[in-house]
Amino acid sequence: MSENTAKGGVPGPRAPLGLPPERVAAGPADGDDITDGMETAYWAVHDGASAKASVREILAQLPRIVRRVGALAWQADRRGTVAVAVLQLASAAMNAFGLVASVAVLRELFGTGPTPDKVRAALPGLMLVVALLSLRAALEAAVSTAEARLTPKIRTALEVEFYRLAAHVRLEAVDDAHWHDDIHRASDRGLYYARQIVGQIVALAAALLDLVATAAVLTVLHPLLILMLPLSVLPVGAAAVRAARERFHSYMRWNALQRRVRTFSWLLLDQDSAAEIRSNTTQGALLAEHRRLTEKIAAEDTRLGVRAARIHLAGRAAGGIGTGITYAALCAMLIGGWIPLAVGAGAVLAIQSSHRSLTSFVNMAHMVYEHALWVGDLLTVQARCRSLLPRTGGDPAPDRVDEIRLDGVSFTYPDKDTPALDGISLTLRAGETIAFVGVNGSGKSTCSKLIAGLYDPSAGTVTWNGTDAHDLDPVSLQQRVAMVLQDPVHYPFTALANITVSRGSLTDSVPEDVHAAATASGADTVIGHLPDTWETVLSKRFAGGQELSAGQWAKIAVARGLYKNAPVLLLDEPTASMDPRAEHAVYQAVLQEPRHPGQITVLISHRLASVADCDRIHVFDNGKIIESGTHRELMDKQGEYCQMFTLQAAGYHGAPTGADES
Ligand SMILES: Nc1ncnc2c1ncn2[C@@H]1O[C@H](COP(=O)(O)OP(=O)(O)OP(=O)(O)O)[C@@H](O)[C@H]1O
Repeated sequence: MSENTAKGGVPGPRAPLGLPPERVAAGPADGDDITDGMETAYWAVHDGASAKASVREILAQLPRIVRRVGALAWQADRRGTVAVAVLQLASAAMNAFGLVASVAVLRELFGTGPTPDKVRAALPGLMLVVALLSLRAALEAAVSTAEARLTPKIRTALEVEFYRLAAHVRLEAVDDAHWHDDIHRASDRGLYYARQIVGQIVALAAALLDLVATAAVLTVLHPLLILMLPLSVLPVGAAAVRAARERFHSYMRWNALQRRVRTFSWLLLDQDSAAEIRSNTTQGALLAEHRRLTEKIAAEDTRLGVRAARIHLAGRAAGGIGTGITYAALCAMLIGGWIPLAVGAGAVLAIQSSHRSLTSFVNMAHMVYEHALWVGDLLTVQARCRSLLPRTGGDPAPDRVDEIRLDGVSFTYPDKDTPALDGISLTLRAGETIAFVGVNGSGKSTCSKLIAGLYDPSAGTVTWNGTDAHDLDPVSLQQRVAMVLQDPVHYPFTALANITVSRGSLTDSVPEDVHAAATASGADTVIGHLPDTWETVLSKRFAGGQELSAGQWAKIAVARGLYKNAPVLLLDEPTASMDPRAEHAVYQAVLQEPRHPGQITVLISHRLASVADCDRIHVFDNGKIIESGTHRELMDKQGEYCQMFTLQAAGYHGAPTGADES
């Protein structure tokens, strides 16, 4: 073995480590760097995209975005989608009719004759304007109602599908850091913006339709008036684009810093860090850094506020000039007698309405463009997850498992160069208890995960009753395996649900079976001491919830594994955190009284005394099995197992061993 490589493939120290520096910055240097030196994180890749894209790019993408979101809406609720579209069109039409009716009223009012007669003549038109405006308000409310029904359906459909896919991808995918980036970005951002994007597209469509309606009204009033529309709206549009971009740029800078603050806030608030930050009195250091960052955010807020005020002033000035030119042109047309006064007044109304629509259109187009990137990202991640799902089909795994055989099985994790398992061959037979022992990182857990069908071997075969596991339906195979891990999931559910979840239910149980599993694992005494026994919620994050110790959680996890009542039981160091008596009881229960007839039990443990009674013991080292046999055979062999066993036994007797001399 080389000097730099410790046993079990774990690299040893390379060179003596030098002293650390006396002082380092808590975070990247103070100063102008509002991002605090953070790189663009995976969840921020599209932030500010609309500020970087040209107006033409944004406009070119909008039809595609609308089609894509429309398709999502159509899938989620056809009637709702039609309702939103029709109501929105009707609302825009009301706006146009309202404008036309207003011009008719103005015509009456600006006509010749005594004022009372003109007002009387204008009254029906006025009532029509009021009716149209009321109808528009009612239609807008109807759009909001239809949208409120449609939007949650889209989000729910996307969310349900997203979590279904993410929870089912093959285990190798979950080991991949890029997949984690993708999945967190999609859930942080994609799902969040999916909720908003329908409303934003509706607002965008409303603004566009209003703009078109206004343009149509202006054309009807006098074809020349349409030429004046760009004159008046383009400066307003330019100012709106500028302001929107500035806001996005600032948001990007602010967002990077905000992420860093959140990390510190979480450390200060979270239950997991609570005990340590108090006992090590780290609060002061964390609070100082938190304060430094929040002060930076405050400074950025002020900078943004001042800048926004300036941009709005510049926008208003630009818009004012455009409006001034428009009104001057309007006056010229009135003086030249090209249009009557009433039409001029109507044109003013229409131009003001188009200003509002355009500003809203620009703001919405920016948002829709950027948010659509996130929703598109979510859809891409979903497609990627679909390609990572386990294969489907194949024969169902057998109900009675007589034999599982591994033949020359090798496995390399996707991000690794060296195999975690290297040509493993072993046989597990019904009714047997097999132990895997060996140094850390030698491949025991990986081997159990291959047996459980969680990974496919890179080479060699795993067969169940003679059938290649690759030809069996993966879901049915996993149903035949119960696995208990050293760090079990602490489900924040009731104690009962923590056990019944292994049969796929949080609510329904077979009481006798649950009781038997809890008794065998020792979880019965844990649950018996809880305030609401079976119904106590096992999480302090919920009112009335209780927290368990690591050993108590281990007993619950073993009960969960036993309750599954599967023909194959894999116990991967489940008793490491249990007290010796509890551990002994669990092994007695598992080894002497298996729940399932003919159950195959695999036990992974570093406490060799616990596995001495197993039918066969396989000793792993560096991805290979270096020794196999019963405890007696292995002790007689005087090999690796014998050395490890003697070393542990000596620890208990306090006797010198000589084992470390070898
Ligand atoms: N998810 C993973 N991705 C990449 N490499 C992994 C992964 N899990 C384990 N490994 C590597 O595979 C090798 C075998 O690990 P494994 O967990 O199977 O060992 P083990 O014998 O169960 O160790 P321990 O006794 O510490 O639980 C180790 O080098 C480990 O670093």
